[in-house]
Amino acid sequence: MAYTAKIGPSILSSDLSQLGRECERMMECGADYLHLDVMDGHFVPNITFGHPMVECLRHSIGPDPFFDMHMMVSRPEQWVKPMAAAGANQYTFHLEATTNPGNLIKEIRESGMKVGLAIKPGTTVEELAPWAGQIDMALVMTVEPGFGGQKFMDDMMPKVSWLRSQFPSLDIEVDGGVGPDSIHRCAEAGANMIVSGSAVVSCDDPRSVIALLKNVVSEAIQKRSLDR
Ligand SMILES: O=C(CO)[C@H](O)[C@H](O)COP(=O)(O)O
Ligand SMILES: [Fe+2]
Repeated sequence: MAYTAKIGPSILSSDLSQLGRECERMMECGADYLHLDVMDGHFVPNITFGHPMVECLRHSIGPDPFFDMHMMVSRPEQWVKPMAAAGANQYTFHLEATTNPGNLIKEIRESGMKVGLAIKPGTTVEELAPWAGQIDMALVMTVEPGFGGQKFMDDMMPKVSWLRSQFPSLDIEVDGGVGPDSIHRCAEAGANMIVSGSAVVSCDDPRSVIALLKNVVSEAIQKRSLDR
């Protein structure tokens, strides 16, 4: 069992005028990585930022924080090289946004980034499965992508459980409405990379919430390894 618990705050709900400072604050509070939501107003009905912002963030906060780019964009192929050049570490694209996932996976790897593959709530996990052996991380969306602060979709948990049963060492990420109220469900199902936006960024004590999320997931991983 190679995977470990990792918490990645989504900075979507933070004060975007202070993005660099907000990223640093999350890392100081114990975040393992940063989940950066890129939205193009086409794949999803919202717009955030692109590679120029990522490049500025990388310069401002230094080489260490791991940037997981959640690419909620149509034609994800077009941003692979610019994102790699900007300092992204992982390129997580949506299965629904491309007709040639195999080629895109290859391009991401050749650009030196890790590969994440995301599915929206309406996409089955069986559609992701053929690619699971070629990716570093599977992202199971637990809200319809586009906005932070939505309600966690508990009915996505069977997808996570199935993926964990089929791919015991794959990194599995959940994203959308995840916080202290929903983390137990995610951990039991087998998720190990936890994106949390509003529950972490907008609370009074992000350090405690990050620690709580991490403890719950670490304990579930330990229990799973003892049960095997
Ligand atoms: O991808 C996303 C939305 O499409 C965000 O990462 C996600 O919504 C995180 O925010 P919150 O925890 O507030 O739901
Ligand atoms: Fe996201």
